[in-house]
Amino acid sequence: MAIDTTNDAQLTPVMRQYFAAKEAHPDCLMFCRIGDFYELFYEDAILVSRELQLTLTARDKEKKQPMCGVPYHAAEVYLQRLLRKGYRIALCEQMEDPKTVKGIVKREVTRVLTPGTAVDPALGAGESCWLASVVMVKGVAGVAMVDLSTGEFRATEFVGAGAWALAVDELGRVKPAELVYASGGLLGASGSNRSLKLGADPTQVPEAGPGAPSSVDDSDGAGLDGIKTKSAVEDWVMTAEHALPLLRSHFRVLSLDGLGLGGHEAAGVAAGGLLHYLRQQKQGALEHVEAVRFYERSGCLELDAVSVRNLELVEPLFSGESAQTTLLYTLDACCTPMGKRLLRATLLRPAMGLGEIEVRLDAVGEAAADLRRREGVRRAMNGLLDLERLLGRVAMDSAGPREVLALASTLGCVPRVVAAVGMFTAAKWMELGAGLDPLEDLHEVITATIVDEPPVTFADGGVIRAGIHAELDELRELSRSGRQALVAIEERERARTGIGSLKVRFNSVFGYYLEVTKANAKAVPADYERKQTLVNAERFTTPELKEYEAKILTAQERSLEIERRLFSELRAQLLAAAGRMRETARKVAEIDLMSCFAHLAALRGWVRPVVEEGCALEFVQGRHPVVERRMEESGAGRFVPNSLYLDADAGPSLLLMTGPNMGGKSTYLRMAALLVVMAQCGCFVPAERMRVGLVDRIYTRIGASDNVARGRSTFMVEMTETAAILNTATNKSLVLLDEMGRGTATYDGLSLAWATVEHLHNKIGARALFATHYHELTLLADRLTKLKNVRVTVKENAGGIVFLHSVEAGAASKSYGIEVARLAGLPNGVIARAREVLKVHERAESQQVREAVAEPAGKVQMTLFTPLSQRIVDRLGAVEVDSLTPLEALNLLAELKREMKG
Ligand SMILES: Nc1ncnc2c1ncn2[C@@H]1O[C@H](COP(=O)(O)OP(=O)(O)OP(=O)(O)O)[C@@H](O)[C@H]1O
Repeated sequence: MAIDTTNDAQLTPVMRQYFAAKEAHPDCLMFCRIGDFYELFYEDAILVSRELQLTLTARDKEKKQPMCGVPYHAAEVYLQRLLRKGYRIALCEQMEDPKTVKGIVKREVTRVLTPGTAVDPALGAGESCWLASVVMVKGVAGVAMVDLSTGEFRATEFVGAGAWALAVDELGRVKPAELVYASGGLLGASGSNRSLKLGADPTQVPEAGPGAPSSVDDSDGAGLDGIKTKSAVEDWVMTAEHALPLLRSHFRVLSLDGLGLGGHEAAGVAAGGLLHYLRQQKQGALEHVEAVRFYERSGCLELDAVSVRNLELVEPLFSGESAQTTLLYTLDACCTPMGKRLLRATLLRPAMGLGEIEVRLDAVGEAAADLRRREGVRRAMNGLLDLERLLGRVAMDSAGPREVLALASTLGCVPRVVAAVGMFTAAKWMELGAGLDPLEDLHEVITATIVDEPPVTFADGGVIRAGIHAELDELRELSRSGRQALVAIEERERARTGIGSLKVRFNSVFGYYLEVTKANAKAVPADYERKQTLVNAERFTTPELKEYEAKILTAQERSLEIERRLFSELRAQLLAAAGRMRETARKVAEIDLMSCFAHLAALRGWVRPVVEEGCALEFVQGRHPVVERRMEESGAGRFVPNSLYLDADAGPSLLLMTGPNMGGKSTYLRMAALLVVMAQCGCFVPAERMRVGLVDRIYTRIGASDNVARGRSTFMVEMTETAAILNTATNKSLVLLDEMGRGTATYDGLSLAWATVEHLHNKIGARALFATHYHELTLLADRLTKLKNVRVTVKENAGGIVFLHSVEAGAASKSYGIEVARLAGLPNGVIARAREVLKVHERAESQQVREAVAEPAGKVQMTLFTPLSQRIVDRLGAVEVDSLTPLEALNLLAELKREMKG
């Protein structure tokens, strides 16, 4: 596609405009408005035609200029599809009316749409659309994120050696639609070997073409891989000198302290950098982004991205699977979009403060016990639309009259919520109810300004109520009387001319005219002035008609102008109260969440957990909330409740779990974590009884993850995750390790699992659940006092094994792996042979392991799993010792020795 863009003579004027726009926005797909279409050219055209299945055409005669287009009116759908795929888009609009301009119209890029800034209308009610940024300032990693659909803006930072990894992890949890970073990599990262390893220009992806989701090499964690769109800004943007003053001026504060960001320079730079990016993208005045909140991950039960994934808190483990496997789905009985979003946020950041959890549990308890009042609150919230998002649309000036009225109807519900909450007495309800601004004034001002059933757009007016603005009323009256006069003219002229079909009509090009059919044209009086001749009709005007036309049109134009002005005044008034509305939205979200928890507790018979200081974790007859519900819904039988007792101080602190595949080990492990998450969110739990000493962090190392697809081996991922656990877990943590070590050679895996259990038990003392198929590990119970063996039970019968799914004390006697393989349909011959091989191995190993356990820890590694020559083992295994003569025994020994040497 060699085209000399520097040779102007080759280019048409439109193409010159196109290239100028493209040069200014090289990383965007350029949607160029030409008449009723948005057209794309060259690489953009090829790429978009492929992505959207559009027909590719050529603009010039030589067919060298690929082009494709989408109709202007239907563009929204196409734009959203490209944004969802991670592309950036620039809209190059016609700045003049082609009708009024001779020659070429002016064109300019008026908006840039990116996945993180263009709010997707299909965004689920409970979801957020985050635009995030990350920066490294003097060894501190800053992360900021903003959701333009609601105006929520937060920032945080991480310090120390693992700062960058933590920042990446945080991004992995938040899953932003777009990430902004400094193009030169991480500022101030020198001295640390962590770097973003960015290509020279990540927008230059030759294969995919311009605007394509750029790739940022992320070898540091899974967090950045999932972010499709990464947008570079120049290095100077992400500096304290530039970003902090920007932040201060946007929020009109003198110092960062005023924003709660005092002493958090990296978070401030990340936030300021985001603001810069938004301005660069022409995202308007951002009036609804009115505060930035600093948050700390350490203030809550920490869940890293791996655990959030493994536990399926908010998303299914494998994309594409039904969301019904998530805790979020199971707990979502919220009535409002704000409540749904808060539920998601709460699950990702359960509380760590005892006081906070207690007041929530009190509130949930009171509402759970009182059906009438609980339903009162929930019913009052019915009809509450997404206050935050409506407000966001008002701020971004994309709210039409109907949206503003919807905002009013939502505000109209608030007083009912206030009253309903006022019926409760628990401290949390009192606090929420007392502080809830009913916003009646705002409701009033909207309903007093806008008519009951406004049109969708302003095109024809009729949005503002009568009686608000004297001049508007007058003008409306004028245009109404004008129109009546026209009707009168029509009647009079019919009578005068005797043409019964004569009509007064209007169109936007010719204004008002008298229309007469061709057949009647002869009867037209002399004072008619011809305007236009059609095939079947003639159109005329008269001085009188012109006069009324001018009157009506000016009145209409003027009244539209006034309506627009009044509407924008209303908008300004609403925005001035944005803070109050946001605060109300925040409280409504909390009320919704508390009553959702109460509703679930009552409906499902969940109980209040005892949350305390200390290091115990105990539940009696616990059930996995998600699996139980799914089993109920699918009629797949009843979930078998199980109990658990752990105490990091007094022991047992570590449960070593054995039992057959499919026995329910993973389910038990996950259940423990989910119940802790729920309890610390302030939710009741599916158990007969539960007691938990505050958990500071949950670690999970469960199963294989799909990281393999990202180029890291399963074993490497497993070890990286295990390393993170062993390096950072505390005695307040809960650690879940499922089938650790299985990704490598048996002996390596077993040794690593062995040493890990010892370290967890001796050095960390965290509450831990360790599910394993290495039966050898169960022998550790003899040496490690706080380790307890538990097993999932099976029943053996003639036909094979039956899973009972109940957990009891003790080690599993055998692994049943072969039994499960048989159930899976492995050929009988393979099963029989596997049994033979197994027997030989079991005999050889059991004795060795027994000896090894007796050894002090240091020596264990030396002797325990040194593999013996399989042939020697087999020979020994086959020997009938009783029938051997002493001489034969000596000969055998000598022979074996020779073999070993050889
Ligand atoms: N307590 C229970 N009551 C009823 N069904 C259960 C229970 N626990 C687990 N199950 C069911 O048993 C099946 C296997 O459970 P799970 O994956 O936890 O087994 P596992 O022991 O971890 O297996 P593997 O070792 O192969 O990973 C699942 O389909 C699960 O729904």
